[in-house]
Amino acid sequence: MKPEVVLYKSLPDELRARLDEHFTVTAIKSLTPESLEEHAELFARAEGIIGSSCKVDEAVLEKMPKLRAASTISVGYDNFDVDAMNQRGIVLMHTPTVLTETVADTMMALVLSSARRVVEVAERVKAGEWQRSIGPDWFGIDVHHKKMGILGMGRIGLALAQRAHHGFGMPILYNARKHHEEAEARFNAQYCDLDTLLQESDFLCISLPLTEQTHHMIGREQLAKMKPSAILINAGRGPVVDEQALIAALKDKTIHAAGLDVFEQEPLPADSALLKLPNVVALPHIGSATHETRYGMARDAVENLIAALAGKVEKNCVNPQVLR
Ligand SMILES: NC(=O)C1=CN([C@@H]2O[C@H](COP(=O)(O)OP(=O)(O)OC[C@H]3O[C@@H](n4cnc5c(N)ncnc54)[C@H](OP(=O)(O)O)[C@@H]3O)[C@@H](O)[C@H]2O)C=CC1
Ligand SMILES: O=CC(=O)O
Repeated sequence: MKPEVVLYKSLPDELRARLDEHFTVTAIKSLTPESLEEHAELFARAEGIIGSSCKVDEAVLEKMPKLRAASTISVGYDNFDVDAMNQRGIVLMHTPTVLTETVADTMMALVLSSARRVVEVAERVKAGEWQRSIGPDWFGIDVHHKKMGILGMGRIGLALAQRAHHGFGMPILYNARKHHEEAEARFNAQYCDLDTLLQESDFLCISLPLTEQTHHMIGREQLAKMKPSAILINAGRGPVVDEQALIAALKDKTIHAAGLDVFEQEPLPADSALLKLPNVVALPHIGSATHETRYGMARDAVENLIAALAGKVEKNCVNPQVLR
């Protein structure tokens, strides 16, 4: 008998067919408490789950006593209670690498659009406000040769550094838990402590995962250390930045602007104060959202689940210790 798998995200037909070759697959809309009640018998039999953007905590895991592997269509895995999965011996698979370059492109788009006010002035053109040669009230600030500070020099941080350094001649500063020789060798990136990063960066670009340590790592105190001309870019996870503190800093011009792909609450509520600020570019969590990359992530997630349930994991595993 094929293992039973719950799919909680739609897949292109050929990837769904690939799953069907290996498993008995049931597709559901999402993993909500209501769906857990509704599909209790299915979850009781499930050996694998695959999808994204749903919380998988102790309460969910309790409903799946036979679960052996979970495959998330994302690199970030803050939706999963990894400690609880470790205790139960459940393998967690994710999709690093395939999305790295696309997310770095998105971050560079946020850098450029917030510095050059691309969204704001394009809206003004559409509104018919371009009626004579533009003046300083339409001007932005330069990106090239400014200092880029990268908080989180992992896969995405490194790809961003490449764009900024080689494409825009930007000196790179960074902070992470450890020094990154590759970034230092390829981009002459300078490691610094968080305070120095805050004080010296013209662009503070956050590509951190959400963990207990990174939650609200950037709050009122940290924003106050930034230059009044600095721009904050966040494409890691929303709760890494204290959003209320950021709103206050943008309103009182503690910092110049922000480019945000992620938020404390997603979707961002339509009445969020962030949306009323002209110095904010807000994107709907599109870091990896190109046709090619989203396909690649789904393909990798499918292969990850096949490998995990066959006991043949070679890569993309968050908790390889459970395999031993
Ligand atoms: N907006 C979007 O659509 C997307 C967002 N993301 C987010 O980006 C995150 C990063 O992805 P990726 O680059 O692949 O991950 P990596 O694991 O390769 O990089 C994470 C980096 O964060 C650093 N870090 C972790 N904890 C701390 C800490 N407490 N203090 C300082 N630095 C820390 C790591 O430091 P060290 O190197 O020293 O270990 C590492 O440099 C994902 O976890 C996800 O949340 C990812 C994809 C798309
Ligand atoms: O936010 C997206 C991810 O892949 O993580």
